[in-house]
Amino acid sequence: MGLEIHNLSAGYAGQPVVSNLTFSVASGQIVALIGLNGAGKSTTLKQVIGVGRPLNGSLTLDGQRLEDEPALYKQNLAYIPEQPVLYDELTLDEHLHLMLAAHGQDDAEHWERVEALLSLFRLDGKGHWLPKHFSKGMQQKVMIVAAFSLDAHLLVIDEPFLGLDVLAQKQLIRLMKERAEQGMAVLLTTHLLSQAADFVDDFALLEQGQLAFFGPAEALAASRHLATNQLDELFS
Ligand SMILES: Nc1ncnc2c1ncn2[C@@H]1O[C@H](COP(=O)(O)OP(=O)(O)OP(=O)(O)O)[C@@H](O)[C@H]1O
Repeated sequence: MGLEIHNLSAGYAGQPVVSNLTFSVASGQIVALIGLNGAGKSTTLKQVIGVGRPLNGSLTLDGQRLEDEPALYKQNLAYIPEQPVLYDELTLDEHLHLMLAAHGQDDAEHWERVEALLSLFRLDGKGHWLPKHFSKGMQQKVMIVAAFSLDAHLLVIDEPFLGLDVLAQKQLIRLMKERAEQGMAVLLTTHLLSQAADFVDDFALLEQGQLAFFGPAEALAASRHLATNQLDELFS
């Protein structure tokens, strides 16, 4: 079980920018979607979270096809966008209550986890703050706390480390690994290949909208005649 992407083609105004993508992120697996700017990573993630219709192909999460059961499919996923999306007039606590309600998850049952996450990211005591009071990195942490508060089957993260301090990056990696061990499927995009090699199971490499490679760090490096510790040179 987990996420299955089958023969996916998607784009804008009817023109494909990704074509015939087929790969899976099994429950318990962490996969990094990589590629140069414009390769189609964000376009693929948008399809995975159910924004926009594919030109072709299908997406299935734990056996539920997005096109057949869009509400159920979306309820089982948590998403952390590249740019924080927060409502100006809602406090931090109100955002977290709203997120739980939107996913049909019991507020009281989850609040202990919310508080532990707030403390982990040093946001405790700030529940009454509005987004305008937060720095960019703190806004990103709010999105992380919201996503990890949910009992989701799939976690999708676009550029997880952008704007986060080193401590928060480490906490986030630890959380991703913990949740994967508990059976969550994790799909992220990143440009930080060496860092990702330390915690992802597989890389999915996009080149001009096509899947050029899928597999672990060692095989990815070897496919370009590099040692694993030279992964950052993949695109040079
Ligand atoms: N809203 C849009 N309308 C039209 N074309 C778009 C739109 N968004 C992206 N594109 C095009 O789709 C292609 C893939 O873009 P995408 O954002 O998926 O790439 P990416 O791999 O995520 O890049 P980056 O590393 O810069 O984030 C690019 O050619 C881009 O110009």
